[in-house]
Amino acid sequence: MEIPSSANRSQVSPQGLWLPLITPFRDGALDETSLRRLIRHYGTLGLDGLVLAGTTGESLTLDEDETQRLVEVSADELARQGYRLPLYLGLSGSNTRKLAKRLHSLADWPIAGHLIACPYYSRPSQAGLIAHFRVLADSSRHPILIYNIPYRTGVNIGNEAMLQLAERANIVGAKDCCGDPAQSAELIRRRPPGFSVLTGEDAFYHAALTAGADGAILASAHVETASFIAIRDAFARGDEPAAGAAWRSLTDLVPLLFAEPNPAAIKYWLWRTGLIDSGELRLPMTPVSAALAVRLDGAIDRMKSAA
Ligand SMILES: O=C(O)C1=N[C@H](C(=O)O)C[C@H](O)C1
Repeated sequence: MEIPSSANRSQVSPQGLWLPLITPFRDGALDETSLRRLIRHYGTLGLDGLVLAGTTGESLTLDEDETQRLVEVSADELARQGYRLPLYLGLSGSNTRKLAKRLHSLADWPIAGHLIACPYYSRPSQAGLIAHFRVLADSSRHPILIYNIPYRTGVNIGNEAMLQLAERANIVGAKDCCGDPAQSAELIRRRPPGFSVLTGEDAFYHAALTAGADGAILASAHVETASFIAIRDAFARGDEPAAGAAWRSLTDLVPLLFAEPNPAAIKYWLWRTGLIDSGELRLPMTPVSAALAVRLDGAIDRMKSAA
C-alpha cells in the first residue's frame, strides 16, 4: 500500500461515484454468499469505488471480526472477478486514542483508504476536531476521507478546520454531508489540489456536481446505478442537458429510499430484486413499515415494466 505524499495525493484522492455498500445479514450473521453476489453485481457497472462499513453498511452493529471478514470476502471476490475497484473502510468513534490504535491494526488490510466520521455525542471544539484528525492521520497507513455529517454526529467540522486538515498529505478529501449548500460550495471553491470533496447528500447529487464537487458517495446508487453513473459521465463531458434529464429520472427514487431510516428501504429493494437473500437489519435499525413496503413494491414493479 502506497502511503500518500503531497506529490502523489492527486492520484489517490477519491473521485467519481462511490457506493457505500450495504452489509447483508442472514439469520443474524454476515451473509457471505449475498456479499459475493453484490460484489459481482456492482463490480461490473462502472463505479469508481466501494465503501464498506459506512453508515449504510450498518458499521455500528459490526464487531471487529465481522468487519475483517467483510473486507476479506469483498477483496477476495473482487480479485476472483478481476475487478479493479478500490475499497474504503468506514470507521467511527469518539475516543481518539482508541481509533488511533485501531488504525494501526488496519495498516496491512487490503483497502485503499478509510472513511472516518467526526466524533459523535461529545461535540468537540473545532480545535479538538483538528487535533483528533491529526492524530488519526499520524496513525493511519491508508489515506483518510473525513466524513462530516452533523445531523448524525451532532458536530459540524467547519471549512477553516477542514482546510487546515487538508494540508496533511494522507487526508485526501471529505465526504460532505454538512447540510449547508453555502458551506459546501465554499469548501469546493477553496479545496487544495489532491483534496476531493464528495457529496454524501443523495438529494444534492446534481447540485453538488454543478457546484464542482469531485463526486459522491451515495447509498441510493444501489438502485438504478446506471442513471447515477450517467449523471457522473454527463458532467464529465460537460453535457448539462443529459445530466439534468438523468437526474430528473431519479426524482422520486431518492426520497423513497430515504423515507425511513437508511438502509432499510435499500435492503428491502435488494432483497425483492434477488441481489441479497434477506433484507435483515440489526437493531436498533428495523425493516421498512408495511406502508413503505407497498410503495417500494410499486416502484420495483414499475421499474421492471419499464425495462
Ligand atoms: O453509508 C454512507 O456512508 C452514507 N450515509 C448517508 C446517510 O445515511 O446519512 C447517505 C449517503 O448516501 C451515504
